[in-house]
Amino acid sequence: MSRLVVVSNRVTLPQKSGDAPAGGLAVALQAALEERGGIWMGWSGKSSGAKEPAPLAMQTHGNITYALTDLTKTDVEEYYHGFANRVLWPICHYRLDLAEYGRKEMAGYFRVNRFFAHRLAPLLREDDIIWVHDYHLIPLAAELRQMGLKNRIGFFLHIPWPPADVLFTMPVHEEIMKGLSHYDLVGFQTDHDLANFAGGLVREGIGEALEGGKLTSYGRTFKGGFYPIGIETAAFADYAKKAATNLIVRKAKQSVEGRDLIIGVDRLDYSKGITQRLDAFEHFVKSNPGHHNRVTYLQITPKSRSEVPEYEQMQRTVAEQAGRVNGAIGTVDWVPIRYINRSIGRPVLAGLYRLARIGLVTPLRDGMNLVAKEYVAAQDPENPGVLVLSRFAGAARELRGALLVNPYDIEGTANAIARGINMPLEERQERWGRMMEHLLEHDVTRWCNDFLRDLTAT
Ligand SMILES: O=P(O)(O)OC[C@H]1O[C@H](O[C@H]2O[C@H](CO)[C@@H](O)[C@H](O)[C@H]2O)[C@H](O)[C@@H](O)[C@@H]1O
Ligand SMILES: O=c1ccn([C@@H]2O[C@H](COP(=O)(O)OP(=O)(O)O)[C@@H](O)[C@H]2O)c(=O)[nH]1
Repeated sequence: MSRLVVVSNRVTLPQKSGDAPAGGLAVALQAALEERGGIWMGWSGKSSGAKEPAPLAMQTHGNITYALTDLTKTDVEEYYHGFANRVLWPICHYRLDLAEYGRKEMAGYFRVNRFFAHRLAPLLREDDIIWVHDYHLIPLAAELRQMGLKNRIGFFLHIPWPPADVLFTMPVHEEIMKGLSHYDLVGFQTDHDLANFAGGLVREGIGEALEGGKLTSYGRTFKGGFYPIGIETAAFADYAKKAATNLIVRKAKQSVEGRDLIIGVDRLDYSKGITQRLDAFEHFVKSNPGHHNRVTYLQITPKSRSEVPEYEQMQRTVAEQAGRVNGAIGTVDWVPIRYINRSIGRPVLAGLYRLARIGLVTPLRDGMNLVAKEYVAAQDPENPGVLVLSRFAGAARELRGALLVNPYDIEGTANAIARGINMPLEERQERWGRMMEHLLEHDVTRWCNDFLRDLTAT
Protein backbone atom coordinates (compact mmCIF):
# COMPACT_ATOMS: atom_id res chain seq x y z
CA MET A 1 0.00 0.00 0.00
CA SER A 2 1.38 3.42 -0.95
CA ARG A 3 2.15 5.98 1.69
CA LEU A 4 -0.45 8.72 2.11
CA VAL A 5 0.34 12.43 2.21
CA VAL A 6 -2.47 14.75 3.30
CA VAL A 7 -2.20 18.48 2.73
CA SER A 8 -4.72 20.94 4.17
CA ASN A 9 -4.70 24.50 5.40
CA ARG A 10 -5.46 23.40 8.96
CA VAL A 11 -3.83 20.37 10.53
CA THR A 12 -5.21 18.57 13.58
CA LEU A 13 -2.35 17.39 15.78
CA PRO A 14 -2.96 14.25 17.88
CA GLN A 15 -5.06 14.92 20.94
CA LYS A 16 -3.39 15.13 24.33
CA SER A 17 -5.11 13.17 27.06
CA GLY A 18 -7.77 15.38 28.62
CA ASP A 19 -8.38 17.34 25.38
CA ALA A 20 -11.83 17.28 23.77
CA PRO A 21 -11.81 14.60 21.05
CA ALA A 22 -10.99 15.77 17.53
CA GLY A 23 -13.73 16.06 14.89
CA GLY A 24 -14.64 13.18 12.57
CA LEU A 25 -12.59 14.44 9.63
CA ALA A 26 -9.39 14.53 11.69
CA VAL A 27 -10.11 11.13 13.22
CA ALA A 28 -10.69 9.53 9.81
CA LEU A 29 -7.62 11.11 8.21
CA GLN A 30 -5.45 10.18 11.15
CA ALA A 31 -6.69 6.58 10.92
CA ALA A 32 -5.94 6.42 7.18
CA LEU A 33 -2.49 7.93 7.73
CA GLU A 34 -1.74 5.59 10.61
CA GLU A 35 -2.71 2.54 8.54
CA ARG A 36 -0.62 3.45 5.49
CA GLY A 37 2.01 5.53 7.17
CA GLY A 38 2.11 9.09 6.07
CA ILE A 39 2.58 12.81 6.35
CA TRP A 40 0.04 15.52 7.16
CA MET A 41 1.26 18.91 6.05
CA GLY A 42 -0.32 22.32 6.50
CA TRP A 43 -0.23 25.77 8.03
CA SER A 44 0.64 25.98 11.73
CA GLY A 45 -1.96 28.76 12.15
CA LYS A 46 0.93 31.06 13.19
CA SER A 47 2.53 34.00 11.51
CA SER A 48 6.28 34.60 11.35
CA GLY A 49 5.64 38.36 11.07
CA ALA A 50 7.74 40.00 8.39
CA LYS A 51 10.45 37.30 8.65
CA GLU A 52 10.83 34.34 6.28
CA PRO A 53 9.09 31.37 8.01
CA ALA A 54 11.38 28.92 9.82
CA PRO A 55 11.85 25.46 8.26
CA LEU A 56 8.94 23.02 8.58
CA ALA A 57 8.26 21.97 12.16
CA MET A 58 8.13 18.18 12.08
CA GLN A 59 6.72 15.90 14.76
CA THR A 60 6.14 12.18 14.47
CA HIS A 61 3.48 10.24 16.35
CA GLY A 62 3.25 6.54 15.54
CA ASN A 63 3.14 6.17 11.77
CA ILE A 64 2.30 9.79 11.09
CA THR A 65 4.61 12.74 10.61
CA TYR A 66 3.04 16.16 11.00
CA ALA A 67 4.79 18.91 9.02
CA LEU A 68 3.73 22.44 9.88
CA THR A 69 4.77 25.70 8.35
CA ASP A 70 4.29 29.25 9.57
CA LEU A 71 3.37 31.93 7.05
CA THR A 72 4.42 35.55 6.95
CA LYS A 73 1.90 38.16 8.08
CA THR A 74 1.47 39.27 4.47
CA ASP A 75 0.87 35.67 3.38
CA VAL A 76 -1.83 35.18 6.00
CA GLU A 77 -3.53 38.42 4.99
CA GLU A 78 -3.40 37.82 1.25
CA TYR A 79 -3.78 34.05 0.99
CA TYR A 80 -6.04 33.13 3.93
CA HIS A 81 -8.06 36.24 4.85
CA GLY A 82 -7.78 37.83 1.43
CA PHE A 83 -8.26 35.41 -1.43
CA ALA A 84 -9.43 32.20 0.29
CA ASN A 85 -11.93 33.82 2.64
CA ARG A 86 -12.89 37.04 0.80
CA VAL A 87 -13.04 35.70 -2.74
CA LEU A 88 -13.29 31.92 -3.00
CA TRP A 89 -15.46 31.44 0.11
CA PRO A 90 -18.16 34.00 -0.81
CA ILE A 91 -18.16 32.99 -4.49
CA CYS A 92 -18.50 29.29 -3.67
CA HIS A 93 -21.33 30.19 -1.28
CA TYR A 94 -23.09 32.20 -4.02
CA ARG A 95 -22.38 35.57 -2.34
CA LEU A 96 -21.09 37.62 -5.26
CA ASP A 97 -22.04 40.74 -3.33
CA LEU A 98 -19.44 39.97 -0.65
CA ALA A 99 -16.50 39.01 -2.88
CA GLU A 100 -13.63 41.53 -2.66
CA TYR A 101 -11.24 40.97 -5.54
CA GLY A 102 -7.77 42.38 -5.36
CA ARG A 103 -4.78 41.56 -7.58
CA LYS A 104 -2.50 41.58 -4.52
CA GLU A 105 -4.58 38.93 -2.71
CA MET A 106 -4.85 36.76 -5.81
CA ALA A 107 -1.07 36.89 -6.25
CA GLY A 108 -0.63 36.04 -2.55
CA TYR A 109 -2.87 32.99 -2.91
CA PHE A 110 -0.88 31.57 -5.81
CA ARG A 111 2.41 32.50 -4.11
CA VAL A 112 1.53 30.63 -0.91
CA ASN A 113 0.48 27.58 -2.93
CA ARG A 114 3.88 27.61 -4.64
CA PHE A 115 5.53 27.98 -1.24
CA PHE A 116 3.57 24.96 0.07
CA ALA A 117 4.64 22.94 -3.00
CA HIS A 118 8.32 23.79 -2.46
CA ARG A 119 8.13 22.83 1.20
CA LEU A 120 6.27 19.60 0.49
CA ALA A 121 8.24 18.30 -2.50
CA PRO A 122 11.44 17.31 -0.62
CA LEU A 123 9.37 15.13 1.72
CA LEU A 124 7.76 13.11 -1.07
CA ARG A 125 8.54 9.65 -2.42
CA GLU A 126 7.78 8.52 -5.95
CA ASP A 127 4.84 6.29 -5.08
CA ASP A 128 3.21 8.46 -2.41
CA ILE A 129 -0.47 9.21 -2.84
CA ILE A 130 -1.22 12.86 -2.17
CA TRP A 131 -4.61 14.06 -0.94
CA VAL A 132 -5.15 17.84 -0.94
CA HIS A 133 -8.08 19.37 0.95
CA ASP A 134 -10.16 22.41 0.28
CA TYR A 135 -10.32 25.75 -1.46
CA HIS A 136 -7.18 27.19 0.10
CA LEU A 137 -4.98 24.85 -1.93
CA ILE A 138 -6.54 24.44 -5.38
CA PRO A 139 -3.35 25.38 -7.32
CA LEU A 140 -1.11 23.03 -5.33
CA ALA A 141 -1.16 20.15 -7.83
CA ALA A 142 -0.27 22.48 -10.72
CA GLU A 143 2.72 23.72 -8.74
CA LEU A 144 3.83 20.17 -7.91
CA ARG A 145 3.40 19.06 -11.54
CA GLN A 146 5.50 22.03 -12.63
CA MET A 147 8.26 20.67 -10.40
CA GLY A 148 8.04 17.35 -12.27
CA LEU A 149 5.96 15.34 -9.80
CA LYS A 150 4.07 12.44 -11.33
CA ASN A 151 2.39 11.09 -8.16
CA ARG A 152 -1.33 10.43 -7.93
CA ILE A 153 -2.86 13.58 -6.49
CA GLY A 154 -6.46 13.87 -5.34
CA PHE A 155 -8.41 16.94 -4.28
CA PHE A 156 -11.51 17.17 -2.10
CA LEU A 157 -13.54 20.36 -1.90
CA HIS A 158 -15.37 20.72 1.43
CA ILE A 159 -17.45 23.70 0.34
CA PRO A 160 -20.01 24.03 -2.49
CA TRP A 161 -19.00 24.50 -6.12
CA PRO A 162 -21.20 27.12 -7.81
CA PRO A 163 -22.69 27.18 -11.31
CA ALA A 164 -20.69 28.78 -14.12
CA ASP A 165 -22.53 32.11 -14.05
CA VAL A 166 -21.53 32.58 -10.42
CA LEU A 167 -17.99 31.23 -10.68
CA PHE A 168 -17.12 33.20 -13.78
CA THR A 169 -17.65 36.52 -12.00
CA MET A 170 -14.29 35.76 -10.38
CA PRO A 171 -11.50 37.30 -12.45
CA VAL A 172 -9.12 34.32 -12.13
CA HIS A 173 -11.71 31.58 -12.62
CA GLU A 174 -9.73 30.14 -15.56
CA GLU A 175 -6.64 29.69 -13.40
CA ILE A 176 -8.73 28.03 -10.72
CA MET A 177 -10.43 25.66 -13.18
CA LYS A 178 -7.06 24.90 -14.77
CA GLY A 179 -5.63 24.23 -11.31
CA LEU A 180 -8.20 21.50 -10.69
CA SER A 181 -7.39 19.76 -13.97
CA HIS A 182 -3.92 18.90 -12.61
CA TYR A 183 -5.42 16.49 -10.08
CA ASP A 184 -6.18 12.84 -10.88
CA LEU A 185 -9.39 12.85 -8.88
CA VAL A 186 -11.46 15.90 -7.93
CA GLY A 187 -14.08 15.14 -5.27
CA PHE A 188 -17.07 17.25 -4.30
CA GLN A 189 -19.58 16.94 -1.48
CA THR A 190 -22.69 16.41 -3.63
CA ASP A 191 -23.88 15.47 -7.10
CA HIS A 192 -25.03 19.09 -7.53
CA ASP A 193 -21.51 20.45 -6.94
CA LEU A 194 -20.03 17.95 -9.39
CA ALA A 195 -22.69 18.80 -11.99
CA ASN A 196 -21.94 22.53 -11.55
CA PHE A 197 -18.25 21.87 -12.09
CA ALA A 198 -18.62 19.58 -15.12
CA GLY A 199 -21.40 21.80 -16.52
CA GLY A 200 -19.16 24.87 -16.28
CA LEU A 201 -16.33 23.13 -18.13
CA VAL A 202 -18.60 21.97 -20.92
CA ARG A 203 -20.60 25.17 -21.26
CA GLU A 204 -17.53 27.35 -21.59
CA GLY A 205 -15.97 24.95 -24.07
CA ILE A 206 -12.93 24.36 -21.86
CA GLY A 207 -13.59 20.69 -21.23
CA GLU A 208 -15.70 17.63 -21.81
CA ALA A 209 -17.46 15.09 -19.66
CA LEU A 210 -16.46 11.58 -20.79
CA GLU A 211 -17.78 8.14 -19.79
CA GLY A 212 -17.17 6.74 -16.31
CA GLY A 213 -16.99 10.10 -14.50
CA LYS A 214 -13.94 11.18 -16.47
CA LEU A 215 -13.46 14.80 -17.38
CA THR A 216 -11.03 16.37 -19.74
CA SER A 217 -9.85 19.96 -19.78
CA TYR A 218 -6.71 21.91 -20.56
CA GLY A 219 -5.23 18.80 -22.18
CA ARG A 220 -5.56 16.61 -19.08
CA THR A 221 -7.96 13.79 -18.30
CA PHE A 222 -9.00 13.30 -14.71
CA LYS A 223 -11.86 11.88 -12.70
CA GLY A 224 -14.62 13.83 -10.98
CA GLY A 225 -16.80 12.34 -8.29
CA PHE A 226 -18.92 13.18 -5.28
CA TYR A 227 -18.15 11.90 -1.81
CA PRO A 228 -20.50 13.30 0.85
CA ILE A 229 -18.47 13.55 4.03
CA GLY A 230 -19.85 11.68 7.06
CA ILE A 231 -19.26 11.82 10.80
CA GLU A 232 -18.04 9.21 13.28
CA THR A 233 -21.70 8.24 13.78
CA ALA A 234 -21.43 5.42 16.31
CA ALA A 235 -18.90 7.25 18.49
CA PHE A 236 -20.94 10.45 18.43
CA ALA A 237 -24.11 8.59 19.43
CA ASP A 238 -22.12 7.16 22.30
CA TYR A 239 -20.92 10.60 23.50
CA ALA A 240 -24.52 11.79 23.44
CA LYS A 241 -25.73 8.89 25.57
CA LYS A 242 -22.90 9.28 28.08
CA ALA A 243 -23.33 13.06 28.26
CA ALA A 244 -26.46 12.63 30.41
CA THR A 245 -24.13 12.55 33.44
CA ASN A 246 -22.10 15.58 32.37
CA LEU A 247 -22.53 18.51 34.76
CA ILE A 248 -22.98 21.16 32.06
CA VAL A 249 -25.54 19.04 30.25
CA ARG A 250 -27.40 18.32 33.50
CA LYS A 251 -27.51 22.02 34.34
CA ALA A 252 -28.75 22.81 30.84
CA LYS A 253 -31.45 20.17 31.19
CA GLN A 254 -32.62 21.59 34.52
CA SER A 255 -32.67 25.10 33.14
CA VAL A 256 -35.05 24.22 30.28
CA GLU A 257 -37.34 21.97 32.35
CA GLY A 258 -40.92 22.28 31.10
CA ARG A 259 -39.87 23.96 27.83
CA ASP A 260 -38.98 22.56 24.41
CA LEU A 261 -35.35 23.22 23.48
CA ILE A 262 -34.43 24.32 19.96
CA ILE A 263 -30.69 24.23 19.17
CA GLY A 264 -28.57 25.94 16.52
CA VAL A 265 -24.78 25.39 16.32
CA ASP A 266 -22.72 27.26 13.74
CA ARG A 267 -19.48 29.13 13.30
CA LEU A 268 -20.33 32.81 13.11
CA ASP A 269 -20.45 32.87 9.33
CA TYR A 270 -22.81 34.66 6.92
CA SER A 271 -23.27 31.40 5.00
CA LYS A 272 -25.01 29.83 7.99
CA GLY A 273 -28.21 31.92 7.75
CA ILE A 274 -28.24 32.88 11.43
CA THR A 275 -30.05 36.19 11.00
CA GLN A 276 -32.81 34.63 8.87
CA ARG A 277 -33.10 31.86 11.49
CA LEU A 278 -33.55 34.36 14.32
CA ASP A 279 -36.26 36.04 12.24
CA ALA A 280 -37.94 32.65 11.71
CA PHE A 281 -37.85 31.89 15.43
CA GLU A 282 -39.37 35.28 16.23
CA HIS A 283 -42.06 34.67 13.63
CA PHE A 284 -42.76 31.20 15.07
CA VAL A 285 -43.23 32.60 18.57
CA LYS A 286 -45.39 35.50 17.41
CA SER A 287 -47.64 33.29 15.33
CA ASN A 288 -47.92 30.49 17.91
CA PRO A 289 -49.04 32.12 21.17
CA GLY A 290 -49.55 28.65 22.68
CA HIS A 291 -45.77 28.25 22.68
CA HIS A 292 -45.02 31.49 24.54
CA ASN A 293 -42.84 30.71 27.49
CA ARG A 294 -42.79 27.06 26.35
CA VAL A 295 -39.67 27.11 24.13
CA THR A 296 -36.02 28.05 24.53
CA TYR A 297 -33.79 28.58 21.53
CA LEU A 298 -30.10 27.96 22.26
CA GLN A 299 -27.77 29.33 19.59
CA ILE A 300 -24.11 28.31 20.02
CA THR A 301 -21.95 30.39 17.74
CA PRO A 302 -18.16 30.45 18.15
CA LYS A 303 -16.42 33.39 16.53
CA SER A 304 -14.73 32.68 13.24
CA ARG A 305 -12.33 34.53 10.89
CA SER A 306 -12.79 37.71 12.90
CA GLU A 307 -10.06 39.54 10.96
CA VAL A 308 -12.26 39.47 7.86
CA PRO A 309 -14.48 42.61 7.89
CA GLU A 310 -17.71 40.79 6.88
CA TYR A 311 -17.30 38.43 9.85
CA GLU A 312 -16.48 41.19 12.29
CA GLN A 313 -19.59 43.06 11.16
CA MET A 314 -21.68 39.92 11.61
CA GLN A 315 -20.68 39.60 15.25
CA ARG A 316 -22.39 42.91 15.93
CA THR A 317 -25.41 42.20 13.72
CA VAL A 318 -26.26 38.84 15.28
CA ALA A 319 -25.68 39.97 18.87
CA GLU A 320 -27.91 43.00 18.33
CA GLN A 321 -30.59 40.91 16.66
CA ALA A 322 -30.66 38.31 19.45
CA GLY A 323 -31.00 41.15 21.98
CA ARG A 324 -33.72 42.84 19.96
CA VAL A 325 -35.79 39.65 19.56
CA ASN A 326 -35.48 38.84 23.26
CA GLY A 327 -36.57 42.38 24.03
CA ALA A 328 -39.54 42.09 21.69
CA ILE A 329 -40.92 38.69 22.68
CA GLY A 330 -39.39 37.85 26.08
CA THR A 331 -41.18 38.27 29.37
CA VAL A 332 -40.01 38.83 32.96
CA ASP A 333 -39.66 35.07 33.48
CA TRP A 334 -38.68 33.97 29.96
CA VAL A 335 -35.58 34.70 27.86
CA PRO A 336 -36.50 33.04 24.55
CA ILE A 337 -33.03 33.11 22.93
CA ARG A 338 -29.80 32.10 24.65
CA TYR A 339 -26.97 33.29 22.47
CA ILE A 340 -23.51 31.92 23.23
CA ASN A 341 -20.42 33.20 21.47
CA ARG A 342 -17.97 30.50 22.56
CA SER A 343 -16.97 27.09 21.27
CA ILE A 344 -18.33 24.08 23.21
CA GLY A 345 -16.45 20.74 23.30
CA ARG A 346 -18.02 18.01 21.18
CA PRO A 347 -18.98 15.58 23.98
CA VAL A 348 -20.98 18.35 25.71
CA LEU A 349 -22.39 19.47 22.38
CA ALA A 350 -23.57 15.89 21.80
CA GLY A 351 -25.47 15.98 25.11
CA LEU A 352 -27.07 19.35 24.24
CA TYR A 353 -28.18 18.07 20.83
CA ARG A 354 -29.86 15.16 22.59
CA LEU A 355 -31.81 17.46 24.88
CA ALA A 356 -33.18 19.46 21.95
CA ARG A 357 -36.58 18.77 20.44
CA ILE A 358 -35.53 20.64 17.28
CA GLY A 359 -32.14 20.87 15.57
CA LEU A 360 -32.32 24.06 13.53
CA VAL A 361 -29.77 23.93 10.71
CA THR A 362 -30.61 26.54 8.12
CA PRO A 363 -27.54 27.68 6.17
CA LEU A 364 -28.12 29.77 3.06
CA ARG A 365 -25.52 27.54 1.42
CA ASP A 366 -23.23 24.90 2.94
CA GLY A 367 -20.84 22.29 1.57
CA MET A 368 -22.15 19.59 3.88
CA ASN A 369 -22.94 20.76 7.45
CA LEU A 370 -21.74 18.21 9.94
CA VAL A 371 -23.87 19.71 12.70
CA ALA A 372 -26.97 18.36 10.93
CA LYS A 373 -25.52 14.86 10.96
CA GLU A 374 -24.30 15.13 14.56
CA TYR A 375 -27.74 16.28 15.71
CA VAL A 376 -29.31 13.16 14.22
CA ALA A 377 -26.63 10.83 15.61
CA ALA A 378 -27.08 12.27 19.11
CA GLN A 379 -30.81 11.59 19.42
CA ASP A 380 -32.43 9.19 21.86
CA PRO A 381 -34.04 6.45 19.72
CA GLU A 382 -36.95 6.26 22.19
CA ASN A 383 -37.72 9.96 21.88
CA PRO A 384 -35.84 11.54 18.97
CA GLY A 385 -36.00 15.21 18.05
CA VAL A 386 -36.70 16.68 14.64
CA LEU A 387 -34.11 18.09 12.26
CA VAL A 388 -35.19 21.24 10.44
CA LEU A 389 -32.70 21.49 7.61
CA SER A 390 -31.98 23.94 4.81
CA ARG A 391 -32.40 22.47 1.38
CA PHE A 392 -29.21 24.37 0.47
CA ALA A 393 -26.94 22.36 2.79
CA GLY A 394 -25.10 19.43 1.21
CA ALA A 395 -26.54 17.29 4.01
CA ALA A 396 -30.04 17.79 2.55
CA ARG A 397 -29.10 15.51 -0.36
CA GLU A 398 -28.89 12.63 2.14
CA LEU A 399 -31.04 13.44 5.19
CA ARG A 400 -34.45 13.00 3.65
CA GLY A 401 -36.09 12.40 7.02
CA ALA A 402 -35.50 16.05 7.96
CA LEU A 403 -38.07 18.81 7.51
CA LEU A 404 -36.46 20.55 4.56
CA VAL A 405 -36.86 24.32 4.41
CA ASN A 406 -35.88 27.25 2.24
CA PRO A 407 -34.02 29.47 4.74
CA TYR A 408 -34.93 32.62 2.81
CA ASP A 409 -38.60 31.81 3.46
CA ILE A 410 -38.97 33.04 7.03
CA GLU A 411 -42.62 32.00 7.41
CA GLY A 412 -41.89 28.58 5.88
CA THR A 413 -39.08 27.98 8.40
CA ALA A 414 -41.31 29.19 11.25
CA ASN A 415 -43.99 26.72 10.11
CA ALA A 416 -41.45 23.89 10.04
CA ILE A 417 -40.44 24.72 13.64
CA ALA A 418 -44.09 24.51 14.67
CA ARG A 419 -44.54 21.26 12.79
CA GLY A 420 -41.44 19.77 14.41
CA ILE A 421 -42.49 20.76 17.91
CA ASN A 422 -45.93 19.24 17.41
CA MET A 423 -44.77 16.13 15.56
CA PRO A 424 -46.07 12.85 17.03
CA LEU A 425 -43.54 10.38 18.43
CA GLU A 426 -44.20 7.75 15.79
CA GLU A 427 -43.41 10.12 12.92
CA ARG A 428 -40.31 11.41 14.70
CA GLN A 429 -39.05 7.86 15.18
CA GLU A 430 -39.71 6.90 11.57
CA ARG A 431 -37.91 9.97 10.20
CA TRP A 432 -35.00 9.62 12.60
CA GLY A 433 -34.62 5.88 11.97
CA ARG A 434 -34.21 6.44 8.23
CA MET A 435 -31.57 9.11 8.74
CA MET A 436 -29.64 7.22 11.40
CA GLU A 437 -29.47 4.09 9.28
CA HIS A 438 -27.97 6.15 6.47
CA LEU A 439 -25.46 7.86 8.76
CA LEU A 440 -24.29 4.61 10.30
CA GLU A 441 -23.62 3.16 6.88
CA HIS A 442 -22.09 6.32 5.38
CA ASP A 443 -19.78 7.39 8.16
CA VAL A 444 -16.55 9.34 7.86
CA THR A 445 -14.40 6.22 7.61
CA ARG A 446 -16.37 5.10 4.60
CA TRP A 447 -16.01 8.57 3.05
CA CYS A 448 -12.25 8.41 3.49
CA ASN A 449 -11.99 4.86 2.13
CA ASP A 450 -14.22 5.60 -0.89
CA PHE A 451 -12.15 8.60 -1.88
CA LEU A 452 -8.82 6.82 -1.45
CA ARG A 453 -10.08 3.74 -3.32
CA ASP A 454 -11.07 5.88 -6.32
CA LEU A 455 -7.87 7.89 -6.18
CA THR A 456 -5.80 4.72 -6.10
CA ALA A 457 -7.75 3.38 -9.08
CA THR A 458 -7.10 6.45 -11.27
O1 LIG B 1 -10.40 26.91 9.12
P1 LIG B 1 -11.42 28.00 9.34
O2 LIG B 1 -11.22 29.15 8.39
O3 LIG B 1 -11.49 28.43 10.78
O4 LIG B 1 -12.88 27.39 9.00
C1 LIG B 1 -13.36 26.14 9.50
C2 LIG B 1 -13.63 25.15 8.36
O5 LIG B 1 -14.75 25.62 7.64
C3 LIG B 1 -15.11 24.95 6.42
O6 LIG B 1 -15.81 23.73 6.67
C4 LIG B 1 -16.36 22.96 5.58
O7 LIG B 1 -16.06 21.60 5.75
C5 LIG B 1 -17.01 20.81 6.49
C6 LIG B 1 -16.51 19.37 6.49
O8 LIG B 1 -16.42 18.84 5.20
C7 LIG B 1 -18.40 20.93 5.83
O9 LIG B 1 -19.36 20.16 6.55
C8 LIG B 1 -18.82 22.40 5.83
O10 LIG B 1 -20.07 22.51 5.14
C9 LIG B 1 -17.77 23.27 5.15
O11 LIG B 1 -18.13 24.65 5.36
C10 LIG B 1 -13.89 24.78 5.54
O12 LIG B 1 -14.21 24.08 4.36
C11 LIG B 1 -12.72 24.16 6.27
O13 LIG B 1 -11.58 24.11 5.41
C12 LIG B 1 -12.41 25.04 7.46
O14 LIG B 1 -11.31 24.52 8.18
O1 LIG C 1 -19.03 25.17 19.66
C1 LIG C 1 -18.84 24.38 18.73
C2 LIG C 1 -19.40 24.56 17.47
C3 LIG C 1 -19.13 23.64 16.48
N1 LIG C 1 -18.31 22.57 16.71
C4 LIG C 1 -18.04 21.58 15.66
O2 LIG C 1 -17.64 22.22 14.45
C5 LIG C 1 -18.04 21.45 13.33
C6 LIG C 1 -18.74 22.34 12.34
O3 LIG C 1 -18.80 21.67 11.11
P1 LIG C 1 -19.86 22.04 10.01
O4 LIG C 1 -19.64 21.12 8.87
O5 LIG C 1 -21.24 22.04 10.55
O6 LIG C 1 -19.53 23.54 9.58
P2 LIG C 1 -18.15 24.32 9.27
O7 LIG C 1 -17.86 25.11 10.50
O8 LIG C 1 -17.11 23.29 8.97
O9 LIG C 1 -18.49 25.21 8.10
C7 LIG C 1 -18.95 20.34 13.87
O10 LIG C 1 -18.25 19.13 13.91
C8 LIG C 1 -19.29 20.81 15.31
O11 LIG C 1 -19.49 19.77 16.22
C9 LIG C 1 -17.75 22.38 17.95
O12 LIG C 1 -17.02 21.41 18.19
N2 LIG C 1 -18.03 23.29 18.95
